[in-house]
This record gives sequence, C-alpha cells and structure tokens, in this order.
Amino acid sequence: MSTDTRPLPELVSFLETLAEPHILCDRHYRIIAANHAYRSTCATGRSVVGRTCYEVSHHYNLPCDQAGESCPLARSLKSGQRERVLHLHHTPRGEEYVNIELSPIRDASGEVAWFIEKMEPLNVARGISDNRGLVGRAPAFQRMLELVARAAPSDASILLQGESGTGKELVANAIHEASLRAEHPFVAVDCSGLPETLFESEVFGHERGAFTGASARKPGLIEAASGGTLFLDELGDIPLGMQVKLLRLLETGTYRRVGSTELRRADIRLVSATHRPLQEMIARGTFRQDLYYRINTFPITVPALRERPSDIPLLVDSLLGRVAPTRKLRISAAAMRVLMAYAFPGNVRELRNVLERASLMCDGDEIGPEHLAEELHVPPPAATLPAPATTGNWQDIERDSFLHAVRTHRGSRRDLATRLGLSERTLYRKLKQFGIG
Ligand SMILES: Nc1ncnc2c1ncn2[C@@H]1O[C@H](COP(=O)(O)OP(=O)(O)OP(=O)(O)O)[C@@H](O)[C@H]1O
Repeated sequence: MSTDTRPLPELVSFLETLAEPHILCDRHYRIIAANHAYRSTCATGRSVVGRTCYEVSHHYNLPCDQAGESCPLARSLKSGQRERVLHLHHTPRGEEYVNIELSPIRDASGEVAWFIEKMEPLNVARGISDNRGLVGRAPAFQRMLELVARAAPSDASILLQGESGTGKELVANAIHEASLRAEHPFVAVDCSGLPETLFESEVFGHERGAFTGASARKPGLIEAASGGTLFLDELGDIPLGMQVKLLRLLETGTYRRVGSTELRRADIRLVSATHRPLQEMIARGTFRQDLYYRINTFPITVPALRERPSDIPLLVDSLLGRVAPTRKLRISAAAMRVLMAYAFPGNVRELRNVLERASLMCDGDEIGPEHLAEELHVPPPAATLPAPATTGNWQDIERDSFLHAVRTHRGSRRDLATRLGLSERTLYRKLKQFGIG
C-alpha cells in the first residue's frame, strides 16, 4: 500500500477527540474515517467509511464540481490550502445548510494525500419547507447565505442592501443568531420617519429633564442591545445630524445619553439595511461618505425574488404554513404557474400577502388560480402607460409587472402599496422612477 492511501493512525485518533463532526477523505473523495461527533450527529445508520463524500452528503454519483457546484476538495487540491464553503447536506434531520472547512494534509513526500473536513451546521436558514425563519435554496440565495455564514462570527459591521420585502430583517436576525452574540439581545430600530430628536433619545437614551417631557431617565437602544446586535433598518433615512453622532459612536465605541456628559462604552455589533442607493445619496450630499465606509465593512446584497424564482414553490409551502397554521392548504399546479410567471415587485412580502389573501378566498384545501387576485395573472400589454419592455431582462420584467399592478389597481395608493408589500414612500419612488406622475 502506498503512503497516500493509508490513513495516519495518529490523525484518526486526534479527530476522534474533536467536538465537531469531522471526516478524513483521500484525494479521490473517499471517506477513510469519521469521528465520534460525525457518527452521532450526521450518520444515517450505514457506515460512511469507504463511500464517497459526494454520495453520502449529496446523494450524487459525481463529485460536486462535476455536478455544477463548488467542491472544496477540488479547490483545496488545486490551491493546496484550506477552503471553506456552504453546502446543503443530507443529514438524519433532512437537508441542512452546513459550513464546511477542508484542510489538506501532506504525506511524507510533501504531496497532498488527505483532507480533513470539518462540518458545522448553519441553523439559521433551511433549504426545505419550514414555518419559521429564512428558507431558500436557489443559487442566488445560497450565494447570499454563504456571505452571511462567513461574516456572522466576526464583529464586522454589515450593510444589507436589497429591495423592500426581500427579507433584510430576517437576514439581519440570521446574522445575529449565527454570531457569538446570539445569547444576547437583537434590537431592531426602524429609522424611517423618526425625527432627529426622537431618534437620538431612542438610540442613545436620555437623562431625566433632558428635554420637555423627559420625566424619567431612559436607557437607549444601544444599552438594550448590549452584548448583542443593533439592527438599523432603513438607514438611508437617517438625518445628516444623526449621521455624525452615529459615526462618532462607531469610531470611538462610546456615546452620551441626551442631557448627560458621561461617556458610556457601547458593546454592540451593527447591522444596517437600506433599499436606497447610498452611493447616489453620497454624490448628492445626503449621506456621509465616512459613515458609509464605517457601516459597510461587509456588504451583502439580498436578492430580489425574481432573481430566485426557483424558490417560489418552497416559499409558498413555507408561507402557507405561516399564514394559515391551522389549515392544511395546498396550491394547485395551475395557481403555481400563475405565481411562477409573476415578477413580484414587492418580493417575498408581496408573495406572503398574496397567499394570505388567497387563504381567505379559498374555502377548501386547495388554492386555485381563481383565488389569486386578477393582477397576478400574466400582464396584457399596457395601453395608456409607457410601453412594456420586450428585451426580457429582470428590470424590464419588474417594470412591466409594476406598471400592470398600477394600471389594474382600483382603490387608493395606500391600498396599492399594501398589496405590493411596499411602503407608500417606496411606491411613490417607483412611480417616479417609471415616469408615472
Ligand atoms: N427567505 C425567506 N424565507 C421566508 N420568509 C421570508 C424570506 N424573505 C422574506 N420573508 C418574509 O417576507 C416578509 C418581508 O421580510 P422583511 O421584513 O425581512 O423584508 P425587508 O427586506 O426587511 O423589507 P423592508 O425593506 O421593507 O424593511 C416577512 O414576512 C418575512 O418573514
């Protein structure tokens, strides 16, 4: 037997002592050993030794890279270095997201002969139907989740960018849950529409008598989030005056309550979100560039639903369980076709609203096309509004379905905003963007 096929007994017994699931593979994807943690949490009964990692974890008969996925073993073989990747794995609990870290081990001649694969489940998202949290498995969703998995354990400030209703708040929560701060609070602040003085006293807290009506001392949200994560939603709406104070907080790690001279130390991790184009706001002078750099150490774009249409069936199944938990609702193939052909300008929030309405319209167990609002059915060509695009890129599709929704809507703009899952402000912004007065 040549050295590169014989496992090092020392290595195998070392792996046995590790608390996380680990396997040892050779360069041909074959599993040579699996430690106790793996056997007790990942194995499905049959021994994995002698089988390939792609067959055990993915039920594939080809290595991941040949099945169109990223394979850390192939990458590590090429780079000679440690490689990390997020994969959906088959486990005794069904398919789960798992963080994989693969380290190459060299034999006496210096050749990479084995790989140690460490697996850590990422429990904050599911690739199968679930009645809570983030679900998704489309490539665009997995790319986003991989960034979440990489950034979560650090204390880096994260900026989530994405359209309304794409799930930015759920992603912020997932970052917190996957971080070392998970045992501490997650505090969300909606920055839109908060006047400057209120924002300041809410976030930084105030002393008794700091302003008219401040009858008692109040700790701010920074204090409430201590040890945990502060999530600033719609950060692009923060007035310039407050941007300076936020910048100071991030630069010095300290702040003062309103009406106090005492400097307090903040222990928070900042996650912010916006659907506004901050770069354009910087150019216009309405957002500070220095603050942008501070909050944007690690940017993550949350994909629009039309960029992950293959997730619609999974989302429908999960969201039906959330909007009508006491019913066993299904959706017919024809209704699913209607949803798959629609571009969802209001993203997952709009899909949820659509399903909530359909569940109210449907008396039986199966939602059919007749239970879906007329506006969802494939748009006919627009007559009075700007002509629909023919090139078929996603922006055009979004524009078309938005224009269609506007044209067919009967009722107030507020109702329209609710139906699309947009704030009224976002609705007006989109109307302007598409040239409708
Ligand atoms: N991947 C997902 N899986 C399950 N539910 C989701 C997902 N993404 C979004 N949702 C649901 O869609 C709705 C909107 O999500 P959320 O409020 O997080 O969006 P948002 O991007 O923060 O929106 P806004 O920019 O308007 O604040 C929520 O009900 C959320 O639970």
